Amino acid sequence: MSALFIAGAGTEIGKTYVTAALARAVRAAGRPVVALKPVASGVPPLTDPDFRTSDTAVLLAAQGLAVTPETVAACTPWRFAAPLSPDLAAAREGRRLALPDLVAWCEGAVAAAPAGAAVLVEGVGGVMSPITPDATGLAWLKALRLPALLVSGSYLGAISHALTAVETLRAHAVTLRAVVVSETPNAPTPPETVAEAVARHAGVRVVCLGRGAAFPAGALDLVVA
Ligand SMILES: Nc1ncnc2c1ncn2[C@@H]1O[C@H](COP(=O)(O)OP(=O)(O)OP(=O)(O)O)[C@@H](O)[C@H]1O
Ligand SMILES: C[C@H](N)[C@H](N)CCCCCC(=O)O
Ligand SMILES: [Mg+2]
Repeated sequence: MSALFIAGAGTEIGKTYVTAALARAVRAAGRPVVALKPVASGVPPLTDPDFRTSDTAVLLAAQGLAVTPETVAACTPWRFAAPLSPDLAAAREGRRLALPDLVAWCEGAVAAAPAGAAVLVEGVGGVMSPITPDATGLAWLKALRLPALLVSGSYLGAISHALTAVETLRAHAVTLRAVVVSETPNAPTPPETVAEAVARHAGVRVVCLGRGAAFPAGALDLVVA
């Protein structure tokens, strides 16, 4: 079993898209996969038709799993309605998420994964987005001691956002397996241009996913030990 944390250079940048594409590629390679989105905000009720576009639903579909209360709870135990950082979204509901509880749940889920499985854990927002009132996604990632895959977009400004996130991860001794540039619509340059710049400045392997692209099978060994 190997586990990988999918972090973002920002929110709505392609983390779920990349995690789902990676999950499909792992399954296509004949390996079991578990894709988790432990904390999600902006989540409609399970009975709402819009739930089918939620991160949880997208990740369940990528695993070939139906959306049921049980599969949803096993993928995303902390779901909040407000499309805000989880600490704020939780407070809107009179709830409070504690980092130790989140870390313990993730460790349990990773340990319970089938033998030989690739476990993919999608974060929330960007690397430094608040998760609890006193912890960011970086603290969560460091507590899990997992390697990271960083997802970037290809919009104007994406290079700086990606390099800033890379520097932050490196400053905190987080193992960065690769950066994945997931194409942003209407970007001024092709995603390959952003990928080449990030690779050159950061000295890191970069994988490119065009719009609607599958995760390249040739890059699988890079991101899932
Ligand atoms: N390479 C791509 N091809 C097609 N659609 C994409 C691609 N990358 C991202 N998208 C789409 O862009 C939107 C935002 O992507 P996604 O939901 O993966 O972002 P995210 O980083 O997971 O967001 P959040 O921070 O809310 O979890 C989604 O509709 C997603 O399907
Ligand atoms: C609603 C959004 N899609 C995400 N689920 C939450 C993003 C929180 C970002 C917080 C921040 O870094 O400003
Ligand atoms: Mg997502």
